[in-house]
Amino acid sequence: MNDGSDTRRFPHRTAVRARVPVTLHRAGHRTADLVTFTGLPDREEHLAVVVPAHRHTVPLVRLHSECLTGDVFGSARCDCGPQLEEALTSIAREGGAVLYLRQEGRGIGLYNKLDAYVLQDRGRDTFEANRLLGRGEDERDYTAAAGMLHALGLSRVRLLTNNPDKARQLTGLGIEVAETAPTGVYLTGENGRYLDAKARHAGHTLPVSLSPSTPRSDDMEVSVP
Ligand SMILES: Nc1nc2c(ncn2[C@@H]2O[C@H](COP(=O)(O)OP(=O)(O)OP(=O)(O)O)[C@@H](O)[C@H]2O)c(=O)[nH]1
Ligand SMILES: [Zn+2]
Repeated sequence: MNDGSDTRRFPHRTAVRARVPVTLHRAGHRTADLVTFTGLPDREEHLAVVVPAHRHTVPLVRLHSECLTGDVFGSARCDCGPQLEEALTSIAREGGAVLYLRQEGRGIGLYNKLDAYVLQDRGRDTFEANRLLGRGEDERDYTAAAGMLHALGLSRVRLLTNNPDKARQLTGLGIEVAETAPTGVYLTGENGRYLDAKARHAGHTLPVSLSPSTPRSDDMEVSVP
């Protein structure tokens, strides 16, 4: 039973280890701090990209789960790359933080995610494919993210996401989610079924009509709220 104090609700002793200023070419050449941590509960090297918010505004925060294929190589199979770009641009403009969480493949890792892609190419959806591999549909836990936010002094946030589970978990970990702001919807010729499965199966708020029969095109269709 928690008594409302942050230490009782959130026992991990996560603290800031170092802050390193960088200029972000992908966010209008704005300056941000890369922040590392000690005492993370899962011992992964999670990173925060932080831009100070104005004193009277609630900082914008994105919990971005690592996606090497989308974030680095620009794979069109998912929407992660453009979501990361949008988040960096928004926090550079408004202040806040992108937590870059080492949760590749919704927590199952890169090689398993690529195995899941093979199953998806044989007709399974993204969640079924995880189950067939003997893994959870979504193994992500946001305890480390909550620790990072507490350590950064960001205990009240506007959360940039379409995934209701992120707000739910953070709230349970003592972070006040004052508002949930949807990301844009980045539909490519290849990610229609992936986005559709997220909306149908995991309740993501994706305000576009998506279905496996969505006509495929080579151009990305972008709908930004
Ligand atoms: N297992 C698995 N993971 C995937 C697949 N495609 C992308 N991912 C991973 O999914 C994570 C991103 O999760 P998403 O479900 O796209 O989005 P989200 O983070 O839950 O929600 P948003 O905050 O709205 O972006 C990243 O870690 C990706 O590596 C896939 O087909 N299978
Ligand atoms: Zn991705």
